[in-house]
Amino acid sequence: MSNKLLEVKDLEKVFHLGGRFFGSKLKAVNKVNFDLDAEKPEILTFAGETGSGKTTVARMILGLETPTSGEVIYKGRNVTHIKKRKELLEYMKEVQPIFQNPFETFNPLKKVDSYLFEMAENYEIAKTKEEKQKGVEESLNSVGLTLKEIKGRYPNELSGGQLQRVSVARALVTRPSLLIADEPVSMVDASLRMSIVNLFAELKTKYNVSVLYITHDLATAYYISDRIAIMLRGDVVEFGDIDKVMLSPLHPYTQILLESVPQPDPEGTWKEDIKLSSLEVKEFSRLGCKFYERCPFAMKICKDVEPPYVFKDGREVKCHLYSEEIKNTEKSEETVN
Ligand SMILES: Nc1ncnc2c1ncn2[C@@H]1O[C@H](COP(=O)(O)OP(=O)(O)OP(=O)(O)O)[C@@H](O)[C@H]1O
Repeated sequence: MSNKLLEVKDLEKVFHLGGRFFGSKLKAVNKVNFDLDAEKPEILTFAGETGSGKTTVARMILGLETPTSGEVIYKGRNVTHIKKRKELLEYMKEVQPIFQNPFETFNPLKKVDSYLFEMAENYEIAKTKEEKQKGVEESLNSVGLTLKEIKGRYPNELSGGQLQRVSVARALVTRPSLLIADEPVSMVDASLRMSIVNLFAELKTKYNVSVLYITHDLATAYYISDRIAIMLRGDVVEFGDIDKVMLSPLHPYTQILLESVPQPDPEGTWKEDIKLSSLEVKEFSRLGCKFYERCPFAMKICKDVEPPYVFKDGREVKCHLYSEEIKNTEKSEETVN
């Protein structure tokens, strides 16, 4: 039996833009690797500017997007290409998503409590009506709500913060071991964000639930995470302990990201005729470091040679600045930008 909850191995996603034959390719996720411990729940954040590939990583783990290559292993079982409904249901019972916009998650004409009961029903969580009611009540209690408070109410009768709590409660009905929360607080009033992210920290300690937290909001990430992965144009460029990465970032991109906290773009979801800026196209297609164009420390080698991962000061960093091989040659040369 594996002592890993989740293992993500060399996960890649290539999208074809503008038609398979005449269009171009975009590698939205490039060889992403990480794992989560089964014994020690944790909050792992994926952060990075818009279009860095965070959501695509999450969608591949959730089985909503087919990986081009690589593997997703859950509790020792390969779940990369589950086809059978029963197996998918078993997996989804354990790995639940929490989406960005609670107002879009809930149909305005449907009572919110019905979503929780449907979860209990669909995943065959309980046999009797009483058992279902108990399961729903417990899930709501773990997010600080009661069934009495929400019973018979429509989404517009609840605040954004309450609704997001209900969507977390809904995910908890199946008693998952892993929550995948994609920008869960970006549509929630700023004053309530902390209470929602605190909830994740509480779920981790009280109920042993691990969380993949996808966000632009580095402040909340710092507050609740154990580790962080910084993404840039499909690459994880820095990965490790949250304090190490955020208090002493090594990658020039992380350093700049921390100085200019990017804002989530609710309109920035993918649309059919996707248009990338010329900088994005250049960065995505660069063989060397994806940050070459913008990096104040860029060297000649960064242009065409993919940086290796270097383990330094308690984190992994994908940057030539730290690679031993070029220490005495390129680094002594002037930067190019
Ligand atoms: N279905 C798709 N078809 C084509 N390109 C896509 C598709 N989904 C995402 N992309 C592209 O892949 C890249 C990564 O997108 P992704 O949504 O994973 O980034 P992100 O870091 O989550 O961004 P955001 O923070 O804006 O959600 C972007 O350039 C995006 O436009």
